[in-house]
Amino acid sequence: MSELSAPASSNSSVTALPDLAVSIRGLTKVYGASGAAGAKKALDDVDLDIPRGSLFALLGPNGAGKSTLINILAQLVVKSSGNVKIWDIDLDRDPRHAAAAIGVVPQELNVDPFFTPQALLDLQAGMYGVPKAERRTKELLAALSLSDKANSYSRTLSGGMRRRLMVAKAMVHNPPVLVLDEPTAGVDVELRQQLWAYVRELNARGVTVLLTTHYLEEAEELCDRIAIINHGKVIAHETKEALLGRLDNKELLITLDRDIELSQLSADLEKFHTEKLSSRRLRLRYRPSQVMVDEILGVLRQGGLQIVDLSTVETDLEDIFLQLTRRGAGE
Ligand SMILES: Nc1ncnc2c1ncn2[C@@H]1O[C@H](COP(=O)(O)OP(=O)(O)OP(=O)(O)O)[C@@H](O)[C@H]1O
Repeated sequence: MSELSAPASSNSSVTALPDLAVSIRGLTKVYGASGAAGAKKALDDVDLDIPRGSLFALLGPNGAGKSTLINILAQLVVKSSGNVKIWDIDLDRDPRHAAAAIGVVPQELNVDPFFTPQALLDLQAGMYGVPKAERRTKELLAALSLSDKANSYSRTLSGGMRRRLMVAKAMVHNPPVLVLDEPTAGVDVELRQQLWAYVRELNARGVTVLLTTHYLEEAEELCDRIAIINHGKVIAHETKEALLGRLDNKELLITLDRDIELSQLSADLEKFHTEKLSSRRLRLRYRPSQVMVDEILGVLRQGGLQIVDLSTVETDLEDIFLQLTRRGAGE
């Protein structure tokens, strides 16, 4: 991939960079009643801070309010109340500069079939008032592996190429914040890896990235911060590690040197909810914040048991997501 220049916001003309790339306070969106459907509160008093430089995932089940939030940032949906700042620019006071600070890749691949990628990017740059001399059309096409398609009609592009073209389109004005709405929905594994690599590269160069995803794996693999939204409310908002640490549950899988019955084990092991998986294999559950693995191993050794092998199993995001969203639903 060719080099992209740093985002405009990080050039020397800007002295102080904001700590927060996006700051949202009390954001509420009520869609008006239409026909038989009553009014719908899609966002309910949402506070969200996206630190500059982060790779931030917004997770949530269908209908949670993710697209509404992103569309408010992109100024495609008008909020009902609350405050939004992008790159420290208030959306209400200065919508034009707020728009210049953000690039949004929508979920739908709306590419005009009769434009070439080059023409499309030029047009988009023109819409943002990027002077011809400062346009980075070629550079963006190269960065997204589209150089050889620069002059082909967009209708001849594959789905993956269109998706990459949408990312290029969102970056024409070199925004410091890039938002991707479900970037890899319906995308094959190879393209997903390519997109992840590009997103990581942009982030490494200082672009703050916000993505919505249904793929927990994507958030876990790619992002350093995660917020979970459900029924229009943010129900978790922290670093990935903190979120993963939340359940404070780990499993220890142990293989012993000989067959054993649970009844032969020391009573001290009861508190670890010990289960027998096979004649020599045990599973123990513990809270890493309260118990060191060494303590468990000590109890086993005191019982005269030799450990041939052991492994620990972390809680993954899927568990946390299910637990939090169920709790949010009042279950
Ligand atoms: N234009 C609209 N008019 C009325 N209700 C809407 C409108 N757009 C969204 N909603 C409702 O607002 C809620 C939040 O929708 P939103 O699309 O923001 O959720 P989402 O988390 O992005 O879901 P998905 O992952 O399915 O895209 C849903 O109940 C949805 O039906």
